[in-house]
Amino acid sequence: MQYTEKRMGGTRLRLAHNQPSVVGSDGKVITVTPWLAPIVWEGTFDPTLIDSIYKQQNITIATTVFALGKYTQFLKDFLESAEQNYFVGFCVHYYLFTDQPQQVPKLKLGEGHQLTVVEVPSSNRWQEITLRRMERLEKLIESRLINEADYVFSLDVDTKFYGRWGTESLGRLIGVIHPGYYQTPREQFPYERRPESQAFIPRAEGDYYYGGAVIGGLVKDVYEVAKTCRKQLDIDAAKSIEAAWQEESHLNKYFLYNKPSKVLSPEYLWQDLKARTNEVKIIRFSQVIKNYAAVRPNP
Ligand SMILES: CC(=O)N[C@H]1[C@@H](OP(=O)(O)OP(=O)(O)OC[C@H]2O[C@@H](n3ccc(=O)[nH]c3=O)[C@H](O)[C@@H]2O)O[C@H](CO)[C@H](O)[C@@H]1O
Ligand SMILES: [Mn+2]
Repeated sequence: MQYTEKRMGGTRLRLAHNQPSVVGSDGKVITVTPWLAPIVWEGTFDPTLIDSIYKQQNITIATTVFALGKYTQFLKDFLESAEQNYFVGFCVHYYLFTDQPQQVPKLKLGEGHQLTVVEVPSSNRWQEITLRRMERLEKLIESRLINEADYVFSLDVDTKFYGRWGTESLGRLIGVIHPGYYQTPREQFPYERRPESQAFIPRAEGDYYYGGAVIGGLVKDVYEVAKTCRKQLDIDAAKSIEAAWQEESHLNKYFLYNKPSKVLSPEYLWQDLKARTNEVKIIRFSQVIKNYAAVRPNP
């Protein structure tokens, strides 16, 4: 089926494709995207084998985490649970952005793991904090990660690890399927729907709804994500438009045209308040329950 779409004065012919499923009608999980990227679920990989491949490569995985304002309270559980589950046995370098370095818990990290605190100014709008992560990630990659790491993940801090998150998650460009929308028709995805925004996605388009809590991949590929989203956020800001879900909306737009080379299933981004479903055999990383009014600087 074809449809035409008017854009920038010209007519662009696009082939419409069906929305890809995440769980089949038989209840079994789908393990490959229609563009042939793996979707990582428990049972699709052998952890021992996949670790042995990356062991030979002596890789470093940079991990950026932001904890500003009251979100420093999440650091202890985040870091402690990461040390139990996140790339155990591999070189991990956390870059922790905070406005309160004195609130960073002192932890003994596992072998090969290190943590650098980066002090940043406070902000009184949570939306500003989350969307500015793109710019800070872009700058960090330019100034340091280009020389210091092979892969990078950007992760939300209001989270906990409950299971292995390891080398199976590595690849050129990585996105995670948001746990709230993997069985939702795409026209109901909370994409940005105003054409004035750079994050705009029409109702008939979209593959998955990706969570903004996880972005990963090779340093140079994540650099392109961060730089592009930062530029798009700047264009919107100049027009006083803020996308529905800030940088998450821009990330979804980026992934629509630059498909991830590997997709992490909702095992890699669950929500503590969401009951486990049949298809999810293990919860690896999950958003903790938070009282929004109590932890955010503004409504
Ligand atoms: C599960 C998921 O995909 N979450 C996304 C979602 O809501 P969330 O409700 O998960 O957003 P959130 O409040 O956790 O903010 C995202 C992150 O910004 C940081 N932060 C935020 C507020 C603050 O006062 N201090 C602070 O440090 C912190 O690292 C936090 O984890 O939408 C946001 C965009 O608006 C982000 O894309 C989140 O990644
Ligand atoms: Mn969060």
